[in-house]
Amino acid sequence: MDLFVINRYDESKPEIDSKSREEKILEKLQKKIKNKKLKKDDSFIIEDKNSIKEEVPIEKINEEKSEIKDEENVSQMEIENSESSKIKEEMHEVEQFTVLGEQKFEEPQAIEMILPYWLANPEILKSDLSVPGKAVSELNYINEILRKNLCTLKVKNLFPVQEKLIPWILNVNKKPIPFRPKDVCVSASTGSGKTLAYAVPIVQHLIENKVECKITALIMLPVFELATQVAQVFEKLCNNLKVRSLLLSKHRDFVNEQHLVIEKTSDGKFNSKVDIIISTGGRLVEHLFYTEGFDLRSLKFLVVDEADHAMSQVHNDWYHHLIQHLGIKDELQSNRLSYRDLISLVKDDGSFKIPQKLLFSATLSQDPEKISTFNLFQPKLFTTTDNKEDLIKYQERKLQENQRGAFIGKYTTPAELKEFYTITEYKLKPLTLYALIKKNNWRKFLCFTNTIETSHRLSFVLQMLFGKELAIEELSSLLPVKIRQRMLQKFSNGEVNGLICTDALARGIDVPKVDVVISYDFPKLIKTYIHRVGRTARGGNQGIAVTIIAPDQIKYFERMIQTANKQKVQEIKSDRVFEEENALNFANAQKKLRKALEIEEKERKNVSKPTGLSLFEKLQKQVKPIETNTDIVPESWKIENIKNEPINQKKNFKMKDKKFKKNVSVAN
Ligand SMILES: Nc1ncnc2c1ncn2[C@@H]1O[C@H](COP(=O)(O)OP(=O)(O)OP(=O)(O)O)[C@@H](O)[C@H]1O
Repeated sequence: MDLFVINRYDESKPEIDSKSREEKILEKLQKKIKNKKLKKDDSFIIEDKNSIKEEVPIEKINEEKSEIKDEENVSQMEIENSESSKIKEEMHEVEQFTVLGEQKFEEPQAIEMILPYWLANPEILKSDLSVPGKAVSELNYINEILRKNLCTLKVKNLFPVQEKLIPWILNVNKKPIPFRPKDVCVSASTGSGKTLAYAVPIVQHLIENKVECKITALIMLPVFELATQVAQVFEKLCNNLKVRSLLLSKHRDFVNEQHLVIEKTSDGKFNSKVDIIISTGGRLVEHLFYTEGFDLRSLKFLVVDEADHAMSQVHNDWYHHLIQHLGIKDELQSNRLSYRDLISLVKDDGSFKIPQKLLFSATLSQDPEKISTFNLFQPKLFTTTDNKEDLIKYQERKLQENQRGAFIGKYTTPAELKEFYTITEYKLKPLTLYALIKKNNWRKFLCFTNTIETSHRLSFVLQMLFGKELAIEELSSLLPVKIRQRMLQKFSNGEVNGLICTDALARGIDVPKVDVVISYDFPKLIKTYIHRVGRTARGGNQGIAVTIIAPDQIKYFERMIQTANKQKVQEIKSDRVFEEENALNFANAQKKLRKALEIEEKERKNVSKPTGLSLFEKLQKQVKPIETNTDIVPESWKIENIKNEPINQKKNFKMKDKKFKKNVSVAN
């Protein structure tokens, strides 16, 4: 019985010829290579002399190949090819492993975002302002004087966002403890009336509930101009009412401002003199640190306007200081609180230690990390859209478990806005802009650039081109605040026709009836675009937005427009004949600009020691010789505008805390 078999070398078997074995292998290889080639070369791309790619059918190539190659050559090449393909295969295997030190970057795949439930399921409001909402005169839940004050603001009917939010905010704040009002996020298009949507319920709440003067509402804004604008709205709303609002302003003497906020009684107590504070981050922190008796612990409403801006300002730590001031532990800021925790947040007077947070923006961030900055409590999102596609998406999403993509109405622009773009060469941008303004007879326009330098130069060139026909001014953060305010005022009342500015003005600024917004420089972010174009078509008025783009920017512009789900952006053509006719004027204007800039450069070099002058002041000085010309130049290029400006206002604030303690008035 054979348990196992051992194969031994058998001399009787004929030895296979090693040569014929090699030939067989070679044949096999050749076949394989041919098959592979046939599969690969369905079409073969060759380049001609002019490097234009041409598609040549496979048959033709094979024919050509067979003419050139004899059999020997072919087999030789194929052997080489087989070797190289082997090497390639081996290489491919090696590529499966990460080689340390090798630099190989693969483009990361975009990750689709899954929205949290509250972002994916917003309450959708209409964005069309042409349909009149509820008449203010019929709003029984609003105080009569407040209604009159609304009329002085020319508000007769509510806009959709106001119609929804005013009663909603009032109602949730009427519910008894332990009911805690949800925090609110509002993403509504520019000019849709968000300011009144939070201002009216706050004033009404104070009318109904105010017992003594305490800081009950804090309105936070990113820039001073915006804060001023909102403060004006509150001032008008509070007219003839026992509700006090105050703008905290870094341009006011700090000690004086302290006296406007609080007073010290004869028994050493501090009383608030205001109910509503409107502020920017820096000034609020100054008061939190230096104003004795500045107490925000009775705060009921915290409004963050332009909330996405506040979220992206990582260095902006006002919120952190505010929470510290309120003495709220981190764990109590959580979204899910036990009943006991909730009760621990209730103060003796029956109100909550944490104010209701109301976040407003036209481009609200949906980045979870950013949103978490504000530790929102059971947030509720309100958005506006009339876009049918958006609404269908919304219905579909409701049926899905995982809600993906951007939330509905994220980038809604006003229905009254008409958007255009125009294509021109980089060098010709000022001339194209001039031609567009002239040919379309635009008389009130805002023009956005990406840098202060561009604003400075463009305002000069445009004014040279228009001469006395139009007044062009520049508005940038380099200018002292008083000049900025004056410029805005002049622009508002029509004394200035065109304002050239940077994005410092893009957010929230409300100038009535701007005809056109021009993006002279391509905006880098969709958010910037939305805020820029939102300076026109406000409050239900018609408006036009034009973006000037260079040929190589078209694809970026298209991509940006797609992100915002816009289909109606049309091309507007500039009059090339007009441009040609004015080419000489343009060249002259540029010559003058070069001269002015040369003087500027010289002046900069001359001032080597620190002079206490701001860059703006230096800029003004260099243009002095230009004033002797008969040309009109933008005010920002004249020296007299800055003569009366205090050079460093911050000096006034030194030792303010000590001064305050000494100077605080004693109430009788
Ligand atoms: N109900 C209303 N009726 C008429 N005009 C209104 C009404 N509500 C607001 N307005 C006006 O509409 C303009 C835009 O309002 P507002 O500045 O509040 O817009 P916004 O939504 O805050 O815009 P942005 O996002 O650009 O800051 C203002 O001039 C305001 O006075």
